[in-house]
Amino acid sequence: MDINFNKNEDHNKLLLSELKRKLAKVKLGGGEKRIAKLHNEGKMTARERIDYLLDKDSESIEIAAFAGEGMYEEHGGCPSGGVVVKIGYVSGKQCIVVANDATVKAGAWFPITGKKNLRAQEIAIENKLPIIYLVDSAGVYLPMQDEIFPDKEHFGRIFRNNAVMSSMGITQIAAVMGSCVAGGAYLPIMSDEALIVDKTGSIFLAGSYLVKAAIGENIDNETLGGATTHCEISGVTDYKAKDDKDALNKIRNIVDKIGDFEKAGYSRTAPQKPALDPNEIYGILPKQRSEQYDMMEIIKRLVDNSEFEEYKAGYGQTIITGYARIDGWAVGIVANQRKVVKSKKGEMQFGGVIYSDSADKATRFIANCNQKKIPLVFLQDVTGFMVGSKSEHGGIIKDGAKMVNAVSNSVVPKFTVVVGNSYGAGNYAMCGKAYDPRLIFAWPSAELAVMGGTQAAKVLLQIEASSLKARGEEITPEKEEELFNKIKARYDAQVSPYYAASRIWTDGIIDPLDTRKWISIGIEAANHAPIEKPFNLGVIQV
Ligand SMILES: CC(C)=CC(=O)SCCNC(=O)CCNC(=O)[C@H](O)C(C)(C)COP(=O)(O)OP(=O)(O)OC[C@H]1O[C@@H](n2cnc3c(N)ncnc32)[C@H](O)[C@@H]1OP(=O)(O)O
Repeated sequence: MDINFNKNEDHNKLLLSELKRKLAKVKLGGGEKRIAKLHNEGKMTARERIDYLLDKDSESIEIAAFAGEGMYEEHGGCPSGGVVVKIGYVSGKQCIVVANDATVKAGAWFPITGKKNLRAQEIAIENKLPIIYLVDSAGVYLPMQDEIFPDKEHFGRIFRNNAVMSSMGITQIAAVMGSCVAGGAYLPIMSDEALIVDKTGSIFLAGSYLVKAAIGENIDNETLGGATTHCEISGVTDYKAKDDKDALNKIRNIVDKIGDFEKAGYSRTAPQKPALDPNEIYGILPKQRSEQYDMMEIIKRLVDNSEFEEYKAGYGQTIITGYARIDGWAVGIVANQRKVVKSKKGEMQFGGVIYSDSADKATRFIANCNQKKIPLVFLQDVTGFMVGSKSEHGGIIKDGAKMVNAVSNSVVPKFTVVVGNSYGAGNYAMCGKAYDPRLIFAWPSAELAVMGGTQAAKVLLQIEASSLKARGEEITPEKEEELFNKIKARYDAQVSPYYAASRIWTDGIIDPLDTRKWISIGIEAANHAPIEKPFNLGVIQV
């Protein structure tokens, strides 16, 4: 056992309790008072609705629980981005559920709410998963309308996606369980089936005040756009529900009747637990991100029966590649090795750094997985590509480009776990968010940034010093220290996994022990969508 095992374990468990504390806080949404207000109106909260809808005792994962965290404090905050998203099972069918949180500014859409809704639709589209919207929203968050209204990835894209998803044959069901105002009114009606809850649900393009102001008509909101109006007069909605539970039961009944479609056909056998104890991950993962460790010890605690068939074990060793099963699903694992390795040519290579040989190996392995229809799992703990003349002259750029090419053009589903560092172009080559992982999630130990705080501060200081020198000035040691500390502090704050999760660069921060569950749920979702195009790498950078 590593002499630092206990120290590491204490540290990682502290990070875990911080995660649990933060999660408990965001789960309160707009707070106890607003929750009590909803209950007084006879409504359930967004989380209560989802819990009631999902099959009892079934597995689920929450997407982007930390969306918006710390981003809108001057507006009173936007916990979970004002919308709760979960992948789970409804009447035995895997679905994605999107529920507006009316305790957060009446469910109005902040910019991050738009990004999160689009991510939910993207997950439904990529995996051909049925999507269920539980609508309770005041529409656009008006003080920030310029950041959520008109652009390609703003509110309007949701309805465009509703239409596109419908033509793709993806089931969409919406229940209006509170307000559904203005442009937002299109979402339920562009779904296949729309339910509305009597007395609490309402849909209109303009509420009674605006109607009075615009055309002088006197009308109350219920007559204008309540459940009876839309189920019996306008024909806008398809089912009238007595209350929230009735609406959710009706959705369960509708989902229950959905037939089975063609599957992708990823290999699955009976799941087996890892033979080595996954709890030991806490003690293996070092406290400091700069410390070395053997990633193989992590892999063995994540895969079924701890069995891993390593591909090219002796070559390009700063990346580990190989086949395994996770919860029965066959996977190809691409992981950054974090210990110093010695190549067969006698060269010492730093852990967590991608060299030409490791990039080449990963490229070929990724191609193999595509050839064999095996989902890919990336375990990131990467500081970037090797720098310096030896590496540059050896063509690291073209070797890295090949790896980026293979990751980008993969047709099998990809899943990314940010275990530790996720820096620079290493983030890209190891399937960061820009490379379409079906799910990307981080452990509490993760750090994501273009480079570390110390490195960034040193680079920027050199730039500053040389620009001053060009003007005939010199940077004083005091000024240098001040500048260094300022830059480092800013970067250090931004490398936090919470900073990344709040911006949905990842789908969440999870307990390492939940990794197998996330990957298994992710592959099961991906299995709904047959692969539609051949694997084609295009021009290879030889
Ligand atoms: C998509 C397109 C093309 C267009 C649009 O969406 S335009 C937006 C149009 N929306 C509206 O006009 C709705 C305005 N809001 C309401 O009418 C009501 O808030 C309600 C009927 C939706 C809900 O009423 P409720 O009594 O349950 O809640 P409130 O106390 O009124 O609101 C709670 C809280 O949220 C703030 N709020 C509500 N709506 C918005 C909004 N659209 N933008 C910004 N802020 C909104 C409201 O001020 C209050 O804030 P405080 O808690 O800070 O007082």
